[in-house]
Amino acid sequence: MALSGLRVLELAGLAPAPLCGMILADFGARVVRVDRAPRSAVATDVQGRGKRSLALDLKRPPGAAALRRLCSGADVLIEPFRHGVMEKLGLGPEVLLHENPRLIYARLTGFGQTGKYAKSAGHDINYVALSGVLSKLGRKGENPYAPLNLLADFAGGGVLCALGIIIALYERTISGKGQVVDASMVEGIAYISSFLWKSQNLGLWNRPRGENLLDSGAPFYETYKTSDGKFMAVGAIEPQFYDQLIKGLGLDSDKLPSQLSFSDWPEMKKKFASIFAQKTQSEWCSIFDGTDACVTPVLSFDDAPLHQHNKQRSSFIKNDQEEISPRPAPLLSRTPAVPSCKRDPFIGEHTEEILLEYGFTQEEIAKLYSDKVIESSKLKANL
Ligand SMILES: C[C@H](CCC[C@H](C)C(=O)SCCNC(=O)CCNC(=O)[C@H](O)C(C)(C)COP(=O)(O)OP(=O)(O)OC[C@H]1O[C@@H](n2cnc3c(N)ncnc32)[C@H](O)[C@@H]1OP(=O)(O)O)[C@H]1CC[C@H]2[C@@H]3[C@H](O)C[C@@H]4C[C@H](O)CC[C@]4(C)[C@H]3C[C@H](O)[C@]12C
Repeated sequence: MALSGLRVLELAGLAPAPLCGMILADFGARVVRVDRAPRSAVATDVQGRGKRSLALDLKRPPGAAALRRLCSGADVLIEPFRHGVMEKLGLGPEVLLHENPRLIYARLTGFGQTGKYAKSAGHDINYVALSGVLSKLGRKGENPYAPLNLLADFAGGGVLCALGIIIALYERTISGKGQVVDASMVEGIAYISSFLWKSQNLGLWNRPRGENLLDSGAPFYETYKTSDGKFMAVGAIEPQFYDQLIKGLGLDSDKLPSQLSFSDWPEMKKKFASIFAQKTQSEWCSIFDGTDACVTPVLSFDDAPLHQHNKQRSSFIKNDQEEISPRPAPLLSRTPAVPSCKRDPFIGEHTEEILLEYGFTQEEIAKLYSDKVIESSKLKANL
């Protein structure tokens, strides 16, 4: 796989950093998740695919020293803590990059390493809010609405941090040097929203929230309920696609207002809603499948993996625990990701194996274990 041989240490975090680590693992990197010791009761990383777990107490000096040694043999470190935590542990970039100048030190935070909020707690919704993007999200007359934790945690966080790591790794092939990746989720989601900023003067966003082309204002970019309580998604923006939508709905375009007649949009939405409510989702799919009307079924998590198109592309995979999840994307033609089909690792499941791999002796491991700096179920058996 494309990232085979890459050694990554991911310090256990909440959601963004685990996705970043999983992306690298899916494409072949050997990702070690450094979990806390003593182990927390509940493993909260549900994105552990392809990773191994080492339980290590970083607050104990031998634990921090062990991580420094691991970082000396690693390519990438991903840390998910607020600014200053790693420095407090004696594990800041100055220390680790001095000991391993090739290290890519990725710092995935909400607000970045500097600035007024750098040391403040926060979650996805706070970051989307501070980026300006949240002000654009939500229907007319309703409060701004954050789409789950997809935008900052994952799109602007985990994914962009992985991109930053890959960019730094590519640069390292030329310079031979590592560097710090300061991945702020506020800036990540803002960057991803560049289209919204750059299209301010196109007349796409200058109306109040919920009255614009792509924010539920337009009748031809909306979801509609079907007679069986499901929904259809309509995205017929271009005139030639809009014409096919109108045809599929059984309407006569000569008797309708112009597609871009903003003032008629509310009435057109009501008209479309009344028509979509007359047939089931399956009946609408029979009408629109294979056309360019840009109309698709809104699929549940149960239905999406079973849909013919998604099955034809194997877009969803099942692991040996029968858990279904999306296949890694994008699909590379010659070196595609080969995601692990094993269950996610238990906390500390691979502690001994990893330490041996990174050059620790059995005696050193036994000492760390007896000092309660590391944890591993296997070590109990071996000692
Ligand atoms: C599933 C829920 C989360 C959904 C996603 C949510 C919407 C998000 O947006 S996640 C993104 C959050 N933001 C960031 O990641 C930005 C950067 N990080 C931060 O800003 C902060 O880390 C923080 C704000 C997220 C958390 O702050 P906190 O003070 O907790 O931590 P830090 O300041 O970063 O310091 C870390 C400290 O930990 C020490 N540490 C770290 N590793 C080790 C180690 N190996 N050994 C020893 N010590 C270690 C480090 O030294 C620091 O110590 P100090 O503070 O002393 O310096 C989930 C959201 C809430 C979860 C639930 C909750 O946590 C309660 C239960 C906990 C239980 O264990 C599991 C079940 C829970 C119900 C849990 C379940 C889910 O995980 C959540 C619902």
